[in-house]
Amino acid sequence: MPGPTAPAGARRADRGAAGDAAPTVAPRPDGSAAGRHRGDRDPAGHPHATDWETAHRTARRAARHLPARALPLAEAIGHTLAEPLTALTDLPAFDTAAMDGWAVSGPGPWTLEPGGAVLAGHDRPSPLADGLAVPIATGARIPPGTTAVLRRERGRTVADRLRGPNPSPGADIRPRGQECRTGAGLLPAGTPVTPAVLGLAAAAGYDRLTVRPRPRVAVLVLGDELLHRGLPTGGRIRDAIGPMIGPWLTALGAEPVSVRLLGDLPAGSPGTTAGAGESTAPRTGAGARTGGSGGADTLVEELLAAADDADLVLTSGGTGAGPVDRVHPALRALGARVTVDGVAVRPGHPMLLAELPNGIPLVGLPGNPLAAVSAVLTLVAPLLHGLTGRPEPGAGTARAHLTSPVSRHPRDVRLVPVRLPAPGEAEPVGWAGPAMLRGIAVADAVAVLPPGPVPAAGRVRLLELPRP
Ligand SMILES: Nc1nc2c(c(=O)[nH]1)N[C@H]1C(S)=C(S)[C@@H](COP(=O)(O)OP(=O)(O)OC[C@H]3O[C@@H](n4cnc5c(N)ncnc54)[C@H](O)[C@@H]3O)O[C@H]1N2
Ligand code: MOO
Repeated sequence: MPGPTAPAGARRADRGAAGDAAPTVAPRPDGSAAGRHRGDRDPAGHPHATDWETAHRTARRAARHLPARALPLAEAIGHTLAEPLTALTDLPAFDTAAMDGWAVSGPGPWTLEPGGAVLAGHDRPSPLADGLAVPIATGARIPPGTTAVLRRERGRTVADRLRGPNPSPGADIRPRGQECRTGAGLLPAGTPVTPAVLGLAAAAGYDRLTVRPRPRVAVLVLGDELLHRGLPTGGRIRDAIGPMIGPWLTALGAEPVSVRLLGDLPAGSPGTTAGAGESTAPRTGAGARTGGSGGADTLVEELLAAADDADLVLTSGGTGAGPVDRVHPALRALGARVTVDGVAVRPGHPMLLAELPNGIPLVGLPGNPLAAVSAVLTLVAPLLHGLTGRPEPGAGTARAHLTSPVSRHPRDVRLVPVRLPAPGEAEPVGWAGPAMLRGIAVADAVAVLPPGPVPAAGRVRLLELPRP
C-alpha cells in the first residue's frame, strides 16, 4: 500500500533544486539542446521549456513507424492501414439490379420470359430479347439486352404480360465499376481500420490487410497520496489519472497493456535494477491495473520493465523537482535522452518527452489531472499518430470563434476546454484550473490560445478530444 504523503508544502518547497534534478538534455548537432529555444522563459522554473508547436512536432517525429504486418480482416480492426487500400476488383463487379422487379428490354408492355427469375448469386443469365421481361432480384446480374429494371411496385402482371410505366434507360441498374474500377485508390495509408473499412476491404476483394498495430502503452501512475477507491481522507486524494488514461489511449488508437498504480518509489539506479528483458514487475492483461508497487522496488526498475513490453511508456506525477518527484532522477539514472523538458503551455508545463535506452519513447504527464490531459493532447496523441502513421486529426484546420473572451497567459499557450454549441462557435466552459476536470468533462474540444497580453477573442484553433 502507498505510504504516508509528505505535506504539499514540503513537496513544493524543494522546487528550487530543479537545476540539480534536471536530466541531460540531448545536444543537437549545432550544439543547442533539442527542443530548447533561446529566449523562452518559464518563470516557474523550467528554463528549458519548449514552445507548444515545437513540442507537438517533436513528439510526432520522435515516433518511428511501428513495423507493418499482414493480418486477417477480423484481426485488423483498430489498427492502421500501412499501405493504401486499392480496389482488387471493379465495384460492382458486374452490372447489377438495384431493385426487386423485372429486367425489361425496350418499351412496354412486355412479355414475360418463361423459365423463372434471375436471382442474386446466379452466374451469367441468358440474354433478353426486345419486348421481353424477366423477374429479377436486387443484386442479381443484369441479363445482356436489358435496358432498365422496372420496380416490383410499379408493374403488374396478367398471365404472361407485364404492364407499367416505361422506366428510363438504365433505371435501377448499377453499372459495373460505378463505385470504383480495379486499381482505384480507395483509402490512403494511415487510415484507422474501422468496421466500415473492414467492410469496404472485404467488398474490394481483400482477405488480409497490411497494418501497423495499435501501439502498446504501459502507464505508471506515481504518488503516495493517491487512493484508488472511496472518499479522500487523511490528506489523500483519489487518483483521477489512472481511470481516464487507459480509455483515452484506447480512443487514440493505442492498446493500454498495463496501468500500474505505484507509490512514490525511490528513483533507483541502473546498478540496482533487473536488466531490460527480465521484467520483475508482474505483467498484467490489457487495460488491467494493479495496486501498490508490484514487484519492483525502484522507478528505474519499473521503467525498464515497462519499456521491455511496450511501444510507449507514460508516467503520471513526479515530473517536478520536489522531494518525491522521481521522474527526472530516474531518467537521469537510466541515461535516457530527454528531448522535451517542459513545454510553454498552461496547464501542463512540466510535461516531458524522453527516449529510454532501448529507444522506446516516454512521456511524463504532470500530476495535476488537467495538466495530464494537456500532455496527452500535446505529446501523447502526436506520438501515437507518428507510431501508426495516422494523420493528425484536423491538423491545423479546425477553427472556431470564441463566444466570449478568455484570458491568455503572457508567455505560454493556454489550452482551454470549450463546448461547440453551433458550427464554427467555441464556448469556454470554465473550470479550467490545472487540478480540475469539471470543465474538460463537459467539453467537446480544447481551444489553443496563443500567448498574449490581452484576452483571446475571435477565431481560435481547436484540438479534438479523443472519444471512446
Ligand atoms: N515550485 C513549483 N511547484 C510547482 C510547479 C512549479 O513550476 N514550481 N508546477 C506546478 C504544476 S503546474 C504542476 S502540473 C505540478 C506538476 O507536478 P508533478 O508532475 O511533479 O506532480 P505531483 O507533484 O506528483 O502532483 C501534482 C498535483 O497533482 C496531484 N496528482 C498527482 N497525481 C494525481 C493523480 N493520478 N490523480 C489526481 N491527482 C494527482 C498531486 O496530488 C498534486 O496535488 O507541480 C506544480 N508545482
Ligand atoms: O501547468 Mo500545471 O501543469 O498548470 O498544472
